[in-house]
Amino acid sequence: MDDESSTDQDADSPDTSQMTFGKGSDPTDSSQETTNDDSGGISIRDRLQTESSGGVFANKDLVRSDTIIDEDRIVGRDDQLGRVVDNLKPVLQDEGIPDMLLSGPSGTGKSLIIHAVCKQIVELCESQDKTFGVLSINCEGPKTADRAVYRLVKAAADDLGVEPGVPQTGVSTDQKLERLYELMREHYEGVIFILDEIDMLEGPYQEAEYNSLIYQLSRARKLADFDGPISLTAITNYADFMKELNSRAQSSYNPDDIFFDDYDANQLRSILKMRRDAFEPDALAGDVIPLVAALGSHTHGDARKAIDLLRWAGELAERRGGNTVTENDVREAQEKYTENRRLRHISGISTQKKLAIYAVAATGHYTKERLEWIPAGPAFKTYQFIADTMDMDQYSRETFVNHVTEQSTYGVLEFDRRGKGRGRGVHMYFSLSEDPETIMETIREDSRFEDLAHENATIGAVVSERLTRFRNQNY
Ligand SMILES: Nc1ncnc2c1ncn2[C@@H]1O[C@H](COP(=O)(O)OP(=O)(O)OP(=O)(O)O)[C@@H](O)[C@H]1O
Repeated sequence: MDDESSTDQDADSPDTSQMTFGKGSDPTDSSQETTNDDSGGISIRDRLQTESSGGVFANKDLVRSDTIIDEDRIVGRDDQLGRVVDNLKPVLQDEGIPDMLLSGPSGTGKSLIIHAVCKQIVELCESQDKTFGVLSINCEGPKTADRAVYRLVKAAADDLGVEPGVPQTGVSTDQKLERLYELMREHYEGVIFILDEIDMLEGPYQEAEYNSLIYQLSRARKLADFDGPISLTAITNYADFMKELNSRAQSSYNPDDIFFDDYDANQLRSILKMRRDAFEPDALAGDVIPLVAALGSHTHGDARKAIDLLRWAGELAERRGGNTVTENDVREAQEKYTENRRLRHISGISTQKKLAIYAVAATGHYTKERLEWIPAGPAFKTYQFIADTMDMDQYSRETFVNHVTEQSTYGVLEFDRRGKGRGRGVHMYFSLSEDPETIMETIREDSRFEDLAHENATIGAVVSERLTRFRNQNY
């Protein structure tokens, strides 16, 4: 794996070292213990040693969502696993392999499955004296196609233990691609490019950078002069990602589209049970795993969040000096975890997505009666108005809706299609999980949005007018 990509901070990652909770609100924030002198004179070293003896965890890594788990701990993804296996199996006979698109909400096993299968392919190829290259990057970091190509070069170089052979800046993207192809020709019999979070590669221009990256890499079969099998596999949270591609990218990339849906409570329970040995034998009260699974399936269906919640509950139990993780620990962890995470997540999303969420929140906020379900039509008009005011690019209504609905996977909102009343059509609505004003304030902490604080009156007027029109069914 690309070392740069592995250090990219996943916007959704609950990596506690990066969390920005208010002081005292993060149940895992041990930094306060080292600075507050309320410890009765116990040294940091003593504290560290006290924590490591006893406690509820036996192998905490198993409940860290960034731990790469063994294959035998994977449950509940038989269909997707089967399809990925079938697609990549021809590598072992030196036959061609298809491009793939793994799509679906966060934490549903997309990265886990592709990497688990690739690991086996690499090992089987090795046993046939062949080298299969898994060149994987996370697209959240690079921002441009050029940087993404460089990271692929670096991923290959690191894998092979050679120098990248091109500088990161000062040479063209074509030169970097040529170096990538050269490494492939010289060292690999087959290659899979894995572009995780492909939709994050938006770049600074109106046309998103993932278009050119996909276009360039999908032509590698023709241009690289490489005889072996190649697959371009992209991973995204968007179910409709293909629709976002421009025609050039679409015509060169025809992936097998494999969808990963949310986990239900039973699946989450099985996933968590397979990690039970993260805890000391009697450290989990009987109702803890079912409760974490139920809460998880109710709010998101995301295995990463469920695993994190279980770990957080364990950390809370240790904090209070208990030997058992209880239902209360889970509930307390859930409260603290969701309370902060949504806003933390919003502050980390791209400018366009912030703009879209701001428009929804403003539409909810500037109404006289508090709207539980905010109609997408007026919210989109508000979005257009704010984009105009800020002199920002405006995207289509479809993209706006995608940007907003995507946030449901992070618990920021729910969306639904519902009737406006008898014979008045079905419309898309959003329901925010946080107070709209708090969301707006969070977004205005980004300096690009701070001036919106002076636009309350105008935005309020636009919202009222659009909502009145919506009620009168003018759109
Ligand atoms: N079927 C499963 N069995 C066991 N663990 C799972 C399963 N699915 C997901 N997990 C765990 O949940 C976490 C998130 O999974 P993964 O990274 O594959 O999700 P993803 O769909 O790629 O999410 P994102 O879109 O946010 O990147 C990982 O720790 C992974 O080990």
